[in-house]
Amino acid sequence: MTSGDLWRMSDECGEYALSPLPWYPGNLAWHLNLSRKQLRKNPALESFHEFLKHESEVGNVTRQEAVSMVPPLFLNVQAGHHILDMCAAPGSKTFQLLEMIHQSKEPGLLPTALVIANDLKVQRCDVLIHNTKRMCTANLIVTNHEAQSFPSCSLAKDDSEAYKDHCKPQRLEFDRVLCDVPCSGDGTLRKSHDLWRKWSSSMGNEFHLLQVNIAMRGIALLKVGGRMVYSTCSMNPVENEAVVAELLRRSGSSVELLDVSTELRELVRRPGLGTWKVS
Ligand SMILES: C[S@@+](CC[C@H](N)C(=O)[O-])C[C@H]1O[C@@H](n2cnc3c(N)ncnc32)[C@H](O)[C@@H]1O
Repeated sequence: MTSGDLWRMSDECGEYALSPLPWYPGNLAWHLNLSRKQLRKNPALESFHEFLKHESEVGNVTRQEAVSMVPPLFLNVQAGHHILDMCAAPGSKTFQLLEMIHQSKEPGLLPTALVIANDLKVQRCDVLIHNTKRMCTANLIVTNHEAQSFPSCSLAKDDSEAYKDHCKPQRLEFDRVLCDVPCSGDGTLRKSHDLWRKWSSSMGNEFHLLQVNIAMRGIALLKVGGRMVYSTCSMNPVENEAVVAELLRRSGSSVELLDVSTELRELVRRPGLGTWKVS
């Protein structure tokens, strides 16, 4: 697609049909100000639509909600990291993590990092595998466990080290944990119309304990000095601030809340709530 095509598209659809997300590093994420219907039905957009479909199939482009791209960015993934994505399906954030570990390698070398992507539901693990195989990576393991009781894993050392150490496997501790938990999803009401019928004010309460248990397991699997990001697609403080407060209460001085105000400065944000009502 040429820049001329893009300008023609912008003329058709308003000035900002396509614009970079200012907070995403390296101009790697773009906002497309067009509905699915506009993309499919407008003949002027046909070649752009074909381009998007093709690039998505081969793994060069992922179509994803902007807000869902935020949590992996705050993990600050580095080359060689061991990363656990506890509730990973359908895999949009896993894909982003894989992109990060493949970007951070030296040209010509395969990354040494590892992503373990887990989900409770086996059918959703299938979708995750389908969605991530576009990456053609050797650095992903998909597991199917309850995240709140995710097992401890061991890592075989390379041959020479294993020989010296009498083949003792090493306990795998994670540098990074993404804890994108199941939730009421009330932050997606705009697009999830079936939720309008199902939603009740107590839904958040029903998820709270599971969310705490999953995140506590994530903390237990984390290396000293590691980083965990907790996220939901809900606006309910019982599923967000109240979970984080409980994690801090239970973990005492072994866990601290990180101030990330200097990271992704362009991202518009506001402080978390300090008080909330439980219905
Ligand atoms: C918010 S979605 C995750 C979205 C995913 N991180 C992404 O970006 O594509 C929550 C996921 O948690 C899974 N799940 C629900 N209960 C779980 C549990 N106890 N342990 C692990 N996964 C669970 C669901 O199957 C669902 O796929």
